[in-house]
Amino acid sequence: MSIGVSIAMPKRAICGTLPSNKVTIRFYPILFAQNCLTGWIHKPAYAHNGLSFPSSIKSDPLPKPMIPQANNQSTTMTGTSITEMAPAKVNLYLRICGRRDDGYHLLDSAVIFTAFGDQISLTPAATDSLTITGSFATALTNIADNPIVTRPMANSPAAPNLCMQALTAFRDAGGVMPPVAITLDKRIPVGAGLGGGSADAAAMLRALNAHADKSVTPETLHALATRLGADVPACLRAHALRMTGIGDQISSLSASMSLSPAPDAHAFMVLANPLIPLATKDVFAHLHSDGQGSAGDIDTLDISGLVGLGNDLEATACTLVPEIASLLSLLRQQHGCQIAAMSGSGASCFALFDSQPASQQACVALRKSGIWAEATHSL
Ligand SMILES: C[C@](O)(CO)[C@H](O)COP(=O)(O)OP(=O)(O)OC[C@H]1O[C@@H](n2ccc(N)nc2=O)[C@H](O)[C@@H]1O
Ligand SMILES: Nc1ncnc2c1ncn2[C@@H]1O[C@H](COP(=O)(O)OP(=O)(O)OP(=O)(O)O)[C@@H](O)[C@H]1O
Repeated sequence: MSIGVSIAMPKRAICGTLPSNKVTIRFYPILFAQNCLTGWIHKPAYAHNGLSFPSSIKSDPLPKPMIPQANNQSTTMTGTSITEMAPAKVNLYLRICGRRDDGYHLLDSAVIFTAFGDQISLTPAATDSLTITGSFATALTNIADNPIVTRPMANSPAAPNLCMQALTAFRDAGGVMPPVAITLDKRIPVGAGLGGGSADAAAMLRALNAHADKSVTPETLHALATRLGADVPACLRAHALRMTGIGDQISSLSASMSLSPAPDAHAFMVLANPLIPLATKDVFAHLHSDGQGSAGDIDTLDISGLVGLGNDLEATACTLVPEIASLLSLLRQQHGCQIAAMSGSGASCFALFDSQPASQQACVALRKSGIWAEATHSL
């Protein structure tokens, strides 16, 4: 198989302005002859809007799109494209509970997802391709030459993007999807503890299973997600969850738990990152404590209480990237900040705010200090 790669990168902006790049990767030849362009177009159009994606007969109760949008669905369709949000993940707390024989660590963590995230869109095409746009496109393609990445990632960017891995895995598991042009709008910093890659893989799986010629069962989809990454099953659901096991055992957070300041309200927060990538693998490899173990019964805790349970990866991450400790202290100084902590394996941190204006002001202040920041809210 030959692989064609075409890359177009406008000159990068430096200092405070993130680079806006567009990278296209095409895969030749068509691997799935039965799914040729003609086959795609002559399938019945999608009922709602004439979309030329194939309509599939879905007998399984598939996971529903999770991300509310204007039409209250995660998947939106514009012309012939399907668009799916890939929300960023925030670990409110993260406890290490042990280690498996294969080296993976057992966790106990509560995660929420934010309105801020990446976006993928799928368009029928003659061949599979991946185009990456957005602030962090370069971080996924040319790490050595990237001004926003100052330390090399342990995980080589030569590995296929998780969007393509998800597409391949979906087809390998029996899902039938004709060739597709994928556009990934990469807004979540890479290697940042916000589950960006996992969110993209999960968004792909959701979109593929909702629109494929032949979908897979929810069980198969969950198994695929687990194989793509420890965080992918949680990202597949993209709502407030407690994760145990290596992250693959997930349950909804108790309905009695007050995750929002008021019914139907969102928790306002700021996500911040010093733009120093920190590979998850490296943090686990350098872990210098056994962790606090399970958080036990968390049903009576509100969102701040959950954050107060702590992140067992934080001390190690701060040793590897001391800028995390400075960032946490800066977040805590912001007006209206209730509590701040590190997400996942870092280096991203987050802070909860008592109002949306306070979160927006803090975001502006952090950006003025040259820190990547986003004011957002929980889904
Ligand atoms: C730490 C979390 O961010 C919490 O949400 C996630 O569990 C990480 O999930 P992820 O990025 O999908 O992680 P993976 O890509 O599966 O794992 C990267 C590496 O981190 C280590 N790893 C990851 C998850 C886990 N439960 N134990 C581990 O020891 C392993 O060395 C693994 O090779
Ligand atoms: N679509 C993608 N988005 C981000 N990273 C990707 C993607 N595809 C592959 N990767 C690779 O995955 C690695 C981890 O990226 P990611 O941004 O998911 O880390 P993370 O935010 O630390 O994840 P987590 O919070 O789950 O630990 C990087 O080395 C990156 O090169």
